Amino acid sequence: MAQGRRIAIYGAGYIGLVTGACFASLGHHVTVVDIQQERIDMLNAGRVPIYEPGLAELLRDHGDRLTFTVDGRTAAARAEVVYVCVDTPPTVSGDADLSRVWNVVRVLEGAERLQAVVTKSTVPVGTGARIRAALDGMGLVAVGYGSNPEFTAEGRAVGDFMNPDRVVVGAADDATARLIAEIHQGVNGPVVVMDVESAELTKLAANALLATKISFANEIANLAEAVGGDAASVLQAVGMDHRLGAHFLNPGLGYGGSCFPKDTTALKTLAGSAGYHFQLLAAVIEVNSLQQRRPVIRLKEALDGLSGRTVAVLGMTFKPGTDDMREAPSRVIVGRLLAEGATVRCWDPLAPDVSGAEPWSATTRHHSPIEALQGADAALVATEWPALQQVPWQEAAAAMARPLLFDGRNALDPAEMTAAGFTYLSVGRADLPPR
Ligand SMILES: NC(=O)c1ccc[n+]([C@@H]2O[C@H](COP(=O)([O-])OP(=O)(O)OC[C@H]3O[C@@H](n4cnc5c(N)ncnc54)[C@H](O)[C@@H]3O)[C@@H](O)[C@H]2O)c1
Ligand SMILES: O=c1ccn([C@@H]2O[C@H](COP(=O)(O)OP(=O)(O)O[C@H]3O[C@H](CO)[C@@H](O)[C@H](O)[C@H]3O)[C@@H](O)[C@H]2O)c(=O)[nH]1
Repeated sequence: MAQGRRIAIYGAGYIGLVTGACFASLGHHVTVVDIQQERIDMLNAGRVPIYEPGLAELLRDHGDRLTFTVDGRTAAARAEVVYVCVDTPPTVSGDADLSRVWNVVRVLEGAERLQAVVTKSTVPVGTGARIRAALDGMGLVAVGYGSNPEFTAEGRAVGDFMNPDRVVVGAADDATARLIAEIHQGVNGPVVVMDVESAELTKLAANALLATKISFANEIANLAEAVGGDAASVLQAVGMDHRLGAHFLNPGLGYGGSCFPKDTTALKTLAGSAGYHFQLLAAVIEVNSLQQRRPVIRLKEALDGLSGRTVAVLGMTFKPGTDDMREAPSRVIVGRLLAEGATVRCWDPLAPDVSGAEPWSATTRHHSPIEALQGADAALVATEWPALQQVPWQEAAAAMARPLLFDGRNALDPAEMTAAGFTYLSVGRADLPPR
């Protein structure tokens, strides 16, 4: 086990909490800071504000090495290492909003025990250099600076953190690189050391390439719908080439979540601001945006118009295994369905209450898939929740006004659905909807 360091983590969200809990499990003494008093009160009461498998258990088991506070200044004064894990959402110009990062940097002034400031938030290339200059300006010249971007995926973040494909460490000096590597002792994965700018770019490049694979798979699927072929079989066979890899080739409704949409736009914007037109990434983003509209076009064709029709949307979160609704494709789809005049009935097992927000306020939410399907003219699978495998589909088909299902995630067995009485449409097959 690593020598226990005093680490202050800023941001008690998906990344800060997982990082804090995992560092505590490695033997470090961790203070997690957030500006939301309610969030800190919850954590101090032993409750976890987000859904992430395994997180609650880690927080409970290592509670003696974990503290939660809104007092960022005191946490900084006591810390040897500061980890910046705040959100970096997009601004209107598509850049990353770094205001929360700067709010953290400001509270570090006078932090005498500090040895290193490490950014885990996803930031544009050049941010580290600016933070370095700010630290120097505050007299923290001897404090090292590092970039340690995060690659965990939601819903499996604890496992990803403890067993990463790589830990990327960007640092200008050896001592800081060694310190960050030392903090990770016990993590089961290789440490890759590089300069700060390279680490910042690695994070954005990795997400951009993953998004590119998804958009490519979606384009092949769209082409298969037009010319014939089953994209799922095609992409499975393509992915069996070890040089390409089987992952992230599932066509569907496009990528969503708090990272891919934001980070692809941030990288494209970063390039544009440097005078470089990142054409490939621009196309990846556009394909994704169009992909979220396709199911509505296909349902409109299949139902001869959507006005006055009822559509059951099964799944709301951006992927299964998370309660995160950020940039969920379902949101665009539901917005489009409503704009076409459809009535929308929703189901999701984990999505938070969003009934006050657009477009959900104009929909109804139901406790089970079968309840959402009652009287519907069509069903649309927007998130491939495992619970959908357990739905009594024959009964569901009978409960609908018309047993038409568009499987936007290719999650269900076409033969089973057809046997249950459905007209089954999926992504990437030239199965023309009946009129
Ligand atoms: N969510 C992911 O799976 C993931 C994966 C890799 C990287 N990232 C990156 O990590 C960063 C954090 O993402 P997230 O999903 O955890 O965000 P989040 O919104 O879940 O959490 C961020 C937290 O930071 C808090 N915060 C804001 N300003 C603060 C301040 N000045 N001091 C202390 N706390 C403050 C917020 O109140 C919030 O609780 C982002 O840059 C994101 O791009 C996220
Ligand atoms: O073949 C695929 C794989 C994924 N998706 C979609 O892509 C989105 C993102 O999925 P996933 O990558 O599993 O979730 P995230 O939790 O957003 O994780 C991504 O974003 C994080 C934040 O930067 C990174 O740390 C992770 O490495 C990266 O996988 C979701 O809408 C998925 O439905 C597809 O459509 N097809």
